[in-house]
Amino acid sequence: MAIGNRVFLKRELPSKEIVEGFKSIPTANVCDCMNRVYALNPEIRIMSSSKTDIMVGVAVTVKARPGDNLFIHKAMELAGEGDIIIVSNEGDRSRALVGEIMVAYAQYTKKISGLVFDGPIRDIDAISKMEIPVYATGHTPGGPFKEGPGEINVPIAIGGVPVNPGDIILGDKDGLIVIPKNDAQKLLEEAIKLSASDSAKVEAAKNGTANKQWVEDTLIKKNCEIVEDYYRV
Ligand SMILES: O=C([O-])CC(=O)C(=O)O
Ligand SMILES: [Mg+2]
Repeated sequence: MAIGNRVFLKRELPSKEIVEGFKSIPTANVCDCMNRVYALNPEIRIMSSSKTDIMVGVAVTVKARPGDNLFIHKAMELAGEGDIIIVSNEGDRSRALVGEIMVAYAQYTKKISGLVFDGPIRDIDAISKMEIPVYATGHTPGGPFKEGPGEINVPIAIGGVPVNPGDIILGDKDGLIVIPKNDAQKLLEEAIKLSASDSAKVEAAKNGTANKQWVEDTLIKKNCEIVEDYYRV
């Protein structure tokens, strides 16, 4: 087997209804339903002028050779509407993985739903004005090599989180989370409930009816000492 140099053409996909269901739920709410884990490191942040408040799609994973975009080009051939290309770059920050030409191709020709890179991009002046959601760690004029090897649609790690092909990727202005596809249905039901309860808390925070008793209760439970005095040096 050509481990490290192979392309899997098939992915197990979650149902369209489940994927679409996440479209109106903030990443923070969904993340809370996963015990507050599965959020990518905030170093990976939005670079374009995405018009969609919430980006949602299904992962086409790329394990790139650091600083090399041959397999990203190939992933763009395989991906289309509803897909998000998500790329592990083994932490390399020296070379841009894509630029204006590739991002324009992804947006206009392939209608890909989003691009996520564990590394920098370039041609930021143009990409910062484009509508396709593009998440990356920064930008540099340094260009990518096009040699491989690499892998497509294998498990990857990005921003401290594992991603399998077909997992749901959710992004908004806060950042990105990964929703494991086999947990997606149950999670969607929980996230809808949590989102409604969060909205009620925001309302209470605004109209003066917030109940903060839990703070006192937790401090007592944690044996916190409350001192009726100044801090003296
Ligand atoms: O040269 C490259 O591979 C990336 C690039 O700048 C572009 O897509 O515009
Ligand atoms: Mg360019």
